[in-house]
Amino acid sequence: MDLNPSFLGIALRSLLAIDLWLSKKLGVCAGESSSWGSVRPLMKLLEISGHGIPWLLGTLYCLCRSDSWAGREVLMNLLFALLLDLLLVALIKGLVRRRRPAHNQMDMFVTLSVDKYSFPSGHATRAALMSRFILNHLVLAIPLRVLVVLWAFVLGLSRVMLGRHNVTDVAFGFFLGYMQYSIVDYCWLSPHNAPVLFLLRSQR
Ligand SMILES: CC(C)=CCC/C(C)=C/CC/C(C)=C/COP(=O)(O)O
Repeated sequence: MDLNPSFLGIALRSLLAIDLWLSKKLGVCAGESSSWGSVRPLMKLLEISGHGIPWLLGTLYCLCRSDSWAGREVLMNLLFALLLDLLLVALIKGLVRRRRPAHNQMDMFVTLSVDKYSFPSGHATRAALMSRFILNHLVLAIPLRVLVVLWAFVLGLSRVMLGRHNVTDVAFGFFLGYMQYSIVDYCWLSPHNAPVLFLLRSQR
């Protein structure tokens, strides 16, 4: 299909303008004095729930404690998923170099140098990736499954409310995280295709 480039340009610029306007409007917890400033501590708690460090440390801890082959296999793949996510997000952030919204306060718990950039949201990719991973590998009752999806959605929304991101950073983050799970699933590590990883772990 032959798209008119000027039409595409106008469409993209309009989308960007809507994105900036909507993100500013939704950034109601961007500061203590913002309209929903009192909810900011709760949003920051949510931020920690999707941060890379607790997820990495938690996975490593469980991996060290796990004494079943099946558990170890899932945890090894969870670790792979988290590292793949960090790598892809850092790569895209470094390439795109989109600045965070002007109303953002840079007071986040432990960041990497590329985290001064906002596209895509690392919390949104992790939320989509982890929730898809959990839903596919943990046997959970329906209310818990709903809670996992809700956590991912609210975490994404909180990125815009805190003023950390524009809506498109989060939307693309959700998409990327969803696709990352497909990569992890496709490359699933097992004692058959990655015996070294599993042998190393069993030498205790
Ligand atoms: C192994 C290794 C390099 C660990 C680093 C973990 C770390 C500091 C991750 C950064 C997580 C973070 C603050 C991401 C930014 O999320 P956005 O949603 O603001 O893009």
